[in-house]
Amino acid sequence: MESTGNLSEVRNTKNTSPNTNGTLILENENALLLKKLEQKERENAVLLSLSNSIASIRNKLDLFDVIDQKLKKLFDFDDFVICLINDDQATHSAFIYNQKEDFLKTAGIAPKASEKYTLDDGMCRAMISSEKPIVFNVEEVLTWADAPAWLEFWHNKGIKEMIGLKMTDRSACIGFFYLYTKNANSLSNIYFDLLQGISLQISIAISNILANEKIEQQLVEINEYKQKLEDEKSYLQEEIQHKYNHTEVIGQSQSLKSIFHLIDAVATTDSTVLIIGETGTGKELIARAVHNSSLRHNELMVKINCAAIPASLAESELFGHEKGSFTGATERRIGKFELAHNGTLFLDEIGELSLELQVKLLRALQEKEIERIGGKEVIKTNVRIVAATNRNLSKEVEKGNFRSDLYYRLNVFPISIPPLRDRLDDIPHLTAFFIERISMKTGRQVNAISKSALNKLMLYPWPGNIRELEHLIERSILLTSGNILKEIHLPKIDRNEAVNHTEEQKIKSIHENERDHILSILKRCKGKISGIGGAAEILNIPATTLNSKIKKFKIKREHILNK
Ligand SMILES: Nc1ncnc2c1ncn2[C@@H]1O[C@H](COP(=O)(O)OP(=O)(O)OP(=O)(O)O)[C@@H](O)[C@H]1O
Repeated sequence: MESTGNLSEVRNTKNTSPNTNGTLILENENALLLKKLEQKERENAVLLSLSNSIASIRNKLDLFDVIDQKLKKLFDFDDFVICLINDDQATHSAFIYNQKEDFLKTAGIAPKASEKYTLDDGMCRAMISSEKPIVFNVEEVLTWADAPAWLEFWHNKGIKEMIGLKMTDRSACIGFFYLYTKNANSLSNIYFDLLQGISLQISIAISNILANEKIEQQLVEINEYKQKLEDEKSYLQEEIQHKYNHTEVIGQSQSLKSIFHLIDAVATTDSTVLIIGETGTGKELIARAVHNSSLRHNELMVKINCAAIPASLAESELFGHEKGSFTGATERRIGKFELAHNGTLFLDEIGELSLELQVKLLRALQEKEIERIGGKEVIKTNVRIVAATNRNLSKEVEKGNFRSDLYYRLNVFPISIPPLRDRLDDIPHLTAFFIERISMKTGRQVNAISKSALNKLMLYPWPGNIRELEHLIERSILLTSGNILKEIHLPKIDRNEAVNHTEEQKIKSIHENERDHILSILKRCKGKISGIGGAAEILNIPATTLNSKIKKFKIKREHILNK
């Protein structure tokens, strides 16, 4: 250690003193003074270097190294541990300790940050009530009834003595600082003041580390949040590009009114909704209506089409993956479940989900938590499920293609959407709606449809339902030059599929043909004779004429209802 100017002055005095009795005493006093000065100087140097190093400490490892290197110059100790009192104020846990691999290997059950120890032991109590550091003899403490549980470990490692002192922050005890030594009586109390000064500096370093850890944690959260926002943004951009910008459900048929009633009843609950209907009947539109009328309407409704994703990617699509979790996973990606957190997850074509994924989906629904592929943490999710299918799921359960437990979990509140051919009275409203929307989109001036064209629409069986109607009107508008849609370009229906063979092969009279035609229209209109979507309108005859034909052909109610 280097000397200061003061110290060399003391040395010079010593060398020039005369050799008499009086001067001998003076010399001894000088020597003692010199020793004390040197000691003080060493302490100051260590304190100074400690406070310099502490200013740059960022994490626990830095602090461990600083204490290990700098303090060992002053004190004869083999190990040390810093414990902090936990938030519960009843326990404490190791915070800074030797984590070097060779130490952990030889140590057996080494200190662990996750382990909590009571504050109600003899050593803690003694330290909390003392303003000074305390020297503990390990063997003696082990005989106490309230010896700490962890002391046995240090005893087994050959520790004989330890100094313990409380660490404070604005006079509140925040933890303890222990120095351990294998030599008995080596920890002299002449350093106690110094040790207290050091412990104060360490407390400051710990506050900095905790503040840093908090900032780092917040940074991680901010980054995760940022990532989530980016994911949401790109998801929404994708949706806007190829999907709805309207959520209007058009139609006034009795069946649609019943569906509106069901939506009102279920929307504000968190119940799972299962929408069943043929392709193009508006299942997604209804799902959106459920979401928009729910308390989650300000959050996302995230759609996943179970039929459109390859089985190998479906799990990642639903639950996400960590970077490097499989070949091709070059970036971390959050799944649709996480994306829909606090919102609605719309599982379209749920009947197409593989049995393997059905198990995973069921678990996610039951536990309300998911794990990303390759991820270690469990992520809590709060998601409302709306599923849709064009399959008969109970039949799929019977066939073993769909798990019954998942079916029952999904089938809490089923909504069935009838095909368009079973709600003819919606056709005029839907047609008017699509004409207006498509004319606007394409810049055409079409604003109405002729009666005969509408009749053609009423007679067509609509295997593709409303989606087919929408596309057909678009095609017809593009092919029309005036502002009334007169020509409808209906696709040719495969007669083999559409009608019963035996019926067609039988040669019928004109009379029979007329009766069959009227009966089939009446069946499609469910017996409705007059008004919008009524059989008279479709047949283009007055309702009174139709009534007299019904009488003439002896068509009874049971003929109409009998499918
Ligand atoms: N009642 C309705 N009013 C207005 N538009 C509708 C209505 N029902 C369906 N549509 C329109 O028909 C098209 C098909 O609807 P949607 O995609 O919701 O059907 P889907 O049953 O989910 O079809 P898929 O089974 O093929 O997934 C969409 O463009 C939708 O806007």
